[in-house]
Amino acid sequence: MSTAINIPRLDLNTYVNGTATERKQFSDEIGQAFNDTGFVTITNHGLSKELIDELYAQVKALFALPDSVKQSYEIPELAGQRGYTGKNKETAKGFKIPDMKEFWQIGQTVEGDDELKASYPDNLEVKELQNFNPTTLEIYKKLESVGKQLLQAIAVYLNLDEHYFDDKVNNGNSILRTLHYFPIENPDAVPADAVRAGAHEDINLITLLIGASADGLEVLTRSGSWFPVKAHGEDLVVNVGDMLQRLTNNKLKSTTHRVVNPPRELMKASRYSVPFFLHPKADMDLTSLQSTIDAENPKLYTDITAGEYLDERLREIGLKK
Ligand SMILES: O=C(O)CCC(=O)C(=O)O
Ligand SMILES: [Fe+2]
Repeated sequence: MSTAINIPRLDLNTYVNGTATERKQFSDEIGQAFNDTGFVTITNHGLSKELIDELYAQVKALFALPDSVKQSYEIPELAGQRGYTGKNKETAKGFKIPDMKEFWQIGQTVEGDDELKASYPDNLEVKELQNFNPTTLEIYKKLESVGKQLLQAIAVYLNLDEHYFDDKVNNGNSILRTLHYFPIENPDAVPADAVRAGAHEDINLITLLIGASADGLEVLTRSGSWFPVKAHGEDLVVNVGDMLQRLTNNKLKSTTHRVVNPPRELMKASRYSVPFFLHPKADMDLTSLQSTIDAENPKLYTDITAGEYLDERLREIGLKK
């Protein structure tokens, strides 16, 4: 039996252009949802349907390229953080069988800070597709800006200065991941526990997911059952990652989620999705906020920076050696 959970649908415009009362209400609602299930959906985020359609057209074209072309963009030293990662490479923490997916990642393009720019690997350009790079770059910038607005609302909920996160995420180590869950040609050959994306938590502060081309995303409820997340049309699905959970000593929840295999009759269909993992700069201190620690909520985590924590996690999922 699955227990229904409430994933509220919030209008970002009521925060960005709203009255003081509307802004406060948005903060309270996103904060409460993050405290409860760790998930919300967001409307009126400013990304047009045309841009999202173009993104998906480019993503489909990318993964339709021959394997040999895609593999030419797979650079082991980049640990999957830029360019292509081939099928069956990433394994969710604690799993033995890798996820049935391939993906392409785009990172930060820093302007005005040469030292920081030098600390990030360059993005790879898909030479075969003229519009892939400009489209994904535009999506990256727009989601980064939506993410900053959401973190402002969350900062207010946490009784921090509204701009607490601004300089920490400005030019941060965020990643746009375009994903292809490839068709399963022979369902009988799939190992019993192989899935599109094994149960996991995201590493970063918050994740903004642009729809998906098909169902499959599920969240783990507190009662231990799986609940499907449905996004309407162009809604963004936004969830808390482990860095924000750590910073808030579990006040905000990084909820376990997964992508299940489709029913047998749909196995031959691809699924595409595009999450944006909002990361701070590596030097952000993730030490839990003093305001989230008290007698009832003792300190759960050791002190660590975002950069150290990311390295630890990339090793665990097999992307970094
Ligand atoms: O494909 C999806 O809907 C979710 C992907 C996801 O959870 C991830 O890549 O971390
Ligand atoms: Fe995820």
